[in-house]
Amino acid sequence: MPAPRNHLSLPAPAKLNLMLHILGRRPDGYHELQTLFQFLDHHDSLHFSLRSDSEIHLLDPMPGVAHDSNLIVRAARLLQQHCASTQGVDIRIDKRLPMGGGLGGGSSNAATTLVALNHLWQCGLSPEQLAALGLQLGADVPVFVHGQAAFAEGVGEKLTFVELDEPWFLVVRPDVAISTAKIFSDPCLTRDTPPCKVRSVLGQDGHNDCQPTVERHYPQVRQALELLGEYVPAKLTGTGSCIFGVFPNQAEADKVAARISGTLECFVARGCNRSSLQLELERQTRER
Ligand SMILES: C[C@@](CO)(OP(=O)(O)O)[C@H](O)COP(=O)(O)OP(=O)(O)OC[C@H]1O[C@@H](n2ccc(N)nc2=O)[C@H](O)[C@@H]1O
Ligand SMILES: Nc1ncnc2c1ncn2[C@@H]1O[C@H](COP(=O)(O)OP(=O)(O)O)[C@@H](O)[C@H]1O
Repeated sequence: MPAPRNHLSLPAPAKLNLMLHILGRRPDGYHELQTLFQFLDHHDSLHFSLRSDSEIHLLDPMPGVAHDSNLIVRAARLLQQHCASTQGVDIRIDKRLPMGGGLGGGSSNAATTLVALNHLWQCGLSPEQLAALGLQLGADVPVFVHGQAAFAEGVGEKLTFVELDEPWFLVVRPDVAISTAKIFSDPCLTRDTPPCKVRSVLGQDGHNDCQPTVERHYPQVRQALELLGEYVPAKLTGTGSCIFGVFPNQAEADKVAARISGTLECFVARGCNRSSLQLELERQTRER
């Protein structure tokens, strides 16, 4: 971890769910999952500056998200309260990840905020403590705090870290934002996939139990799957709306991107077992 200072800039990377199985529903309504998380080298950038008072300000508003319900602000308040810190912060964000795209941008923003402020405010929490705190904000926050590709179980918080191939992905963003809660509350969602062992998932092409429900509700996603599917097997990440295809190298991914970018928003990114947040923290530590 870098030494304390007044400003810190850190990335908040995207994730893909390479497979996502729904095993059942808990009494509290949350779903028991098995999913494989890998990060992308495509990210938002967050900039943190200590304030002289104890206020928390996000200076870049996000369309459709009220300041106080933004996961960045909620993460900062949660940590401030948990550590009884009297320090405040101004936060800026360069937002690149689409909202409601299944790339985990909100959870990643929250995780980067917890990690950054733990350092700036010198709270001294361990990654495990930050992940447990982050779970209160979203099921995906813990994997972003740890920043290591993982097989996740429970609601996404029981993590087995894994080493996967790091191929190139073409990620396509249909023109729609999808609410995670809406997909998980659909009565037709498959909720009875039998549990599997982590080793049976690695190296296999697992499926996403949310995909049929998402395709039924959102023709834009079905059409995008059909279009990308003309070139490469295409799959949904999380509860969507983004879909992805896997390529052995960047040139192959770029070629298909060039073909479909006139019709649909898309980007090419590398799969990463260590997140850009972890790599940047290590880089800053080495430099200081
Ligand atoms: C499905 C996944 C897969 O990675 O990703 P996204 O598509 O949202 O990125 C995640 O588990 C989403 O995690 P996250 O986006 O943090 O979800 P949360 O804010 O905790 O939950 C949003 C809502 O989804 C439902 N939910 C979420 C997770 C889960 N395991 N079971 C659920 O039933 C709940 O109704 C909850 O109110
Ligand atoms: N900092 C944030 N970035 C993105 N979304 C946020 C943020 N804070 C709150 N949200 C809310 O969370 C929802 C889910 O966002 P996001 O994490 O980007 O998508 P997904 O869960 O599909 O990966 C958004 O539609 C938005 O209403």
